[in-house]
Amino acid sequence: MGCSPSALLEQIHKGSSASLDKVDKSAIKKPAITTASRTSTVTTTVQVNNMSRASKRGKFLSMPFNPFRGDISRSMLHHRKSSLALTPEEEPLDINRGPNETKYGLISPTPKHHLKLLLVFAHPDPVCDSLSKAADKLGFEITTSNTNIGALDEYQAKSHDLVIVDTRAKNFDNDLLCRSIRNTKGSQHTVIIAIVRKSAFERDDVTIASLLESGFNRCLIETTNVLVCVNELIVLKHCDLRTMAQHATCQAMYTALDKCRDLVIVTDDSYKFQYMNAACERQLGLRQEDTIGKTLQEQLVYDTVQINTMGSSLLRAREWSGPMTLKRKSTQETIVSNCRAVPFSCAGRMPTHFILVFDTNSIDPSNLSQSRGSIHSIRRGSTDVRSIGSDYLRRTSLAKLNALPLEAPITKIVGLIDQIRENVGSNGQLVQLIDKVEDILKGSELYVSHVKEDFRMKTDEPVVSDLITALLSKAPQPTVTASSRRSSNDSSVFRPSRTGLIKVPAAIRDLLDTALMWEFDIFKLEDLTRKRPLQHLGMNLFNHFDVCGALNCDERTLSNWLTVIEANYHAENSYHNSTHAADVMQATAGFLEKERMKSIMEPLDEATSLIAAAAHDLDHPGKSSAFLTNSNNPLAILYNDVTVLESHHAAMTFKLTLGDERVNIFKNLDRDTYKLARHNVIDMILATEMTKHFEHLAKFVNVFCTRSSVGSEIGDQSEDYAPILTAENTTLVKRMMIKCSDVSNPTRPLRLCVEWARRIAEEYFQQTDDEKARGLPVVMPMFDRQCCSIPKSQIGFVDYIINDMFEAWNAFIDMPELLTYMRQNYIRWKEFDEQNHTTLNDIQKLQATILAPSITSSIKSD
Ligand SMILES: Nc1ncnc2c1ncn2[C@@H]1O[C@@H]2COP(=O)(O)O[C@H]2[C@H]1O
Repeated sequence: MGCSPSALLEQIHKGSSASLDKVDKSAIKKPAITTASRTSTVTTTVQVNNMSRASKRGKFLSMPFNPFRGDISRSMLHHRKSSLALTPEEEPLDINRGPNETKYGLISPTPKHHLKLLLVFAHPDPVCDSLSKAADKLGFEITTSNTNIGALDEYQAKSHDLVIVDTRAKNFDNDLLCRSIRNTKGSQHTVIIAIVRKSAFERDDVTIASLLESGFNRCLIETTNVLVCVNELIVLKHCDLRTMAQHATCQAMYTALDKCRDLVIVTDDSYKFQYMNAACERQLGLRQEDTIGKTLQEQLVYDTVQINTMGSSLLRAREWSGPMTLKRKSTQETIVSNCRAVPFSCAGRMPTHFILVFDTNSIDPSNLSQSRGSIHSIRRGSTDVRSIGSDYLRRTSLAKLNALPLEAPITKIVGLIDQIRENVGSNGQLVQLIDKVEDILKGSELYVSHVKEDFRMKTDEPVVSDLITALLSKAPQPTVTASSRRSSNDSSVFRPSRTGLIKVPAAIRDLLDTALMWEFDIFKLEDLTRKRPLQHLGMNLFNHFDVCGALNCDERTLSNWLTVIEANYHAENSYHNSTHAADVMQATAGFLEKERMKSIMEPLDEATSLIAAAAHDLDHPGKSSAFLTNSNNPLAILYNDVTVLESHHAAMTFKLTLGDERVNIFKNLDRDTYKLARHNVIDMILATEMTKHFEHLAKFVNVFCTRSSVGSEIGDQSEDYAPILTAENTTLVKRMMIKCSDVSNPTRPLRLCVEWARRIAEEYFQQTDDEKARGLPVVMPMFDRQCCSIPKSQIGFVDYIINDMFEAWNAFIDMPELLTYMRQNYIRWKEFDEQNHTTLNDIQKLQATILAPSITSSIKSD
């Protein structure tokens, strides 16, 4: 039974402050850094120390309290509490206090002065009565119980601070009750006392040990003396209960430290790490467990001059502040930050520990690119309230800005990532990965820029570099002259065919029977139709997919529409002509035939996909957008150099369609359906813009080709996409479909593939010739008809654009023949390159010999 409090109270009563003054002030314990919890010793010392401080201030003299006179009353006790600080947190604020005297409030589940006591006595007796009276005098809120079950119920309902159990009665299962309370969540903040007979301390009894073993904090000898009970309860309150509250406070403080954005490090007086908060681990890439016992110099601060300067103040027990250079261990990057170093003493007068606080607001902006994780910290502001002034104002306005309702999805994502980062704890590697993810997400070019950089780093083939840069970059260049481009006005006028719907010759009909095969010979159709393949193939496909039904329009209007659309392609373009449009339409139809697409697409989706494919390059001038921009072409002026060609193709489609009722295939649609159809067509045409290639591909892959999106391996055709087929995701599919159709030529049979490669190369050469002739910047200088290696350009095109795209598309739609042809063609291009069949002339010779239609078909039949 603790006896020191009685003695102390006696000393206080006598006012013998001299002897108390000798009590070491530094023995007041703050939340322990390295010292283990020594509850009884520490709390007793705290009490002694507090008393000593109070006595030094001469407050005891005015205190009318004498517990030994037996005249204490609740009002007296309260008076004493309000006028005398018994604990550091009760002391008035002293602005000159040192770090060891920091005022702090204890965190306790119970409001001050209303500690809850549960008395568990099987039978009311004088001991219970005395305890009850004493507790009442001290202002405890008392509950009593005379059964185990009842006591447990009471405890679980009220979470008492103190439970006193009478263990003298033999028929009472104290052990069970104590263990049950200890099994209740939060019971670590409860002190449980056993009342035992005096004899328990007199003989060599196992009772005491077994009680402590089952979870009691102390054993008190039975007494009927109210003053002794008061004495014991005061001791319990100021020792055990206060220690519980200190532990809770300590836990709360460490939580606060881990949540704050400033970096906090505690070292011993030889700079050995003792503690670092989560912000440190995050921003410095260190792990608490790796640093314990290592020095600041080894781990973080390599500048010994800085350490020595700081040390000269700290070792003289003085605070120090100044800039400090920290080095991130993982990356060896450096951060310069303002440091406030505070000496702290756990024992004795001299500092035993140093507390270092690095203000993340002060991190040198020149280091921001290196210490990306800190950008976030700066934006959100530090929780170090001592760094105030203009900084405070800045933080306040930042807080206001953060509160504005500007949240875009990306803002929400970054916010969620912040939360994840704060909750991953001390896993430095994970935090670094999260930082990296956040940095990438914060970039504006989410899908494009890194791919471009990646590509530039990988290729050293100039022709590939020219081609891919021209396709992906949004950089401007010149325009076609009015004379080099056919006036679209001429051809936009619809002149109805006098013969009505075209009669289809047998050869064309036969060929169109294969219209849905991937090997469909579009060039043969071009020949047979005298360069009007779109009209014939288009009508065939429209019929096959019942576009008349979907649009509620007659066949003649559809046919008229095809006529006008085809007439507005430029036959003189070697690549971007109506044969390319027909080819893209044919590929789209092939894709629409696949089960996966049938299960997704509505009739209006099918119709608009075919319409978009047919019109996607309408009125293409045979020059790139860069050329139009460089030459100040009216289209580039109209569309501000942004998505010039695709905007024109889409706008032109609607201009022609709506310009004449005889070609208006949308005329019978209601307003909403028309809006939807128009949106579909425009969205698909715009999706063919190559500068957005990686954006579309990445979005598609993110939704349809990751395990998490479909819950199984890529390519597993048993995947069920139904749950993710939202309207937005169906749009991604349609975009991907038209994109794949648009550049499907490397995945066609070799003869077709080579002819497309020749045609696009020819168109590129023509552009280069024009650029040179007109003194314009040359967009793709390597596409010079004299020296360009067509095989190399095709290998690069597949490597950087086609391969990944078709892998993803095949995984979704299940058309392995796409990959088979692509790979076979790739090998052949490599062979052509090795055999030096590189120039346009060489390729044409190959076409006339080994790739001639008759030869290839005989090779095929062999
Ligand atoms: N086989 C190919 N080789 C090189 N570039 C191609 C090939 N096929 C298509 N392209 C390019 O890819 C682009 C896709 O969009 P466009 O049809 O506007 O223009 C196309 C060409 O510039």
